[in-house]
Amino acid sequence: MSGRLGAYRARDGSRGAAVRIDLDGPHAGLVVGKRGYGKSYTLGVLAEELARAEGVAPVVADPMGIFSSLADFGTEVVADPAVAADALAPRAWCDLLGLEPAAPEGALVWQAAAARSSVDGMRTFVADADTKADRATRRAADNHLALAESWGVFAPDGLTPSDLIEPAAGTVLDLSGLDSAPANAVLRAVAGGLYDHCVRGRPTRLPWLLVDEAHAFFASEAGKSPTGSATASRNVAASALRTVLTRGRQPGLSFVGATQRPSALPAVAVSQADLLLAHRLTSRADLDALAAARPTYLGSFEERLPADPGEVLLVDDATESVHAVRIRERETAHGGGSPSATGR
Ligand SMILES: Nc1ncnc2c1ncn2[C@@H]1O[C@H](COP(=O)(O)OP(=O)(O)OP(=O)(O)O)[C@@H](O)[C@H]1O
Repeated sequence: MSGRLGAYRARDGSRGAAVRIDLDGPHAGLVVGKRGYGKSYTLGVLAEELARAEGVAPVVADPMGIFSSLADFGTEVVADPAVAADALAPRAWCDLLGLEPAAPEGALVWQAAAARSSVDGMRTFVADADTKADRATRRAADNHLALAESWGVFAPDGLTPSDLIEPAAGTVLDLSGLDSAPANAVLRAVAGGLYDHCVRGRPTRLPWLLVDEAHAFFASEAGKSPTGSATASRNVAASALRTVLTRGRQPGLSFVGATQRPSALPAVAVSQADLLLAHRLTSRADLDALAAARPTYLGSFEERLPADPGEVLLVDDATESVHAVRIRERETAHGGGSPSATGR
């Protein structure tokens, strides 16, 4: 089973035979390139092929809110994704809220997360913890949990891994209305949940987790929202995504991330990728990050990077081949692209 990605591009620019990528086995992929050269578009083409193929389901983390047109293929679009509070481990709760587990309020939040399965339950636990914590500590912990509750991404009947892969054409999680911390919380729960689901048994469909703007979730430094504003919490999705990348393929979970900043990803994200789709990329730091993690990307790789939007250099580990490819056109509408004053 395979998906049509586009067509080979000859050196004179002419179009060659169709390029298909394997969708039968699990993969770890990376789509890189400068802003505006087609990363999200390419991710959308991949999502269309996955939505159409049998036995697999795309789960798209959509921080810019540009993949909802996949609904035309029968993909379920979740406009306000929510997950169960206990899908996050106690440690993740502390990271999410920017609390040190060793500090009094961090320890209290940790205990509450270990003891209760909803934010409401955690807040009750904190309020009742009179013998173990003083008032100031309880108030500080409750303030943090009230903030988390206000994000609206935690619900006892939150999305389960089965919900995500039950629709034959998969699911889009619209994270566009969310700041960095809640978007990270959702992705952490989704990535961790899909991984556990695959490890536990035979999933009805093999999930492919597609993450646009992957640097917003991967960077291990303090959280940055996709728009760049800093937050106190850490990117709690990062550790779950690392697990998916390094161990996901074995139980059947694939991952493809798109980013304009490969240098902001951990080296493992580059070194683990068996499929690289490289659009035009000019930043020295980003080219060096690719080359450092994958010495084979040195030299001619850089010279062969394409110049135009919609073109990629496809590096396929399975066949140990590098191809110049023109990505096909989307069948559903593409929601991205930079705003332009021309023609208004
Ligand atoms: N394969 C393609 N065929 C036709 N047009 C394309 C293709 N790829 C990209 N484009 C055009 O390039 C524009 C920019 O693509 P896209 O929004 O995917 O960029 P991006 O690299 O994801 O940018 P950003 O970093 O801003 O998300 C699209 O709106 C589309 O018009």
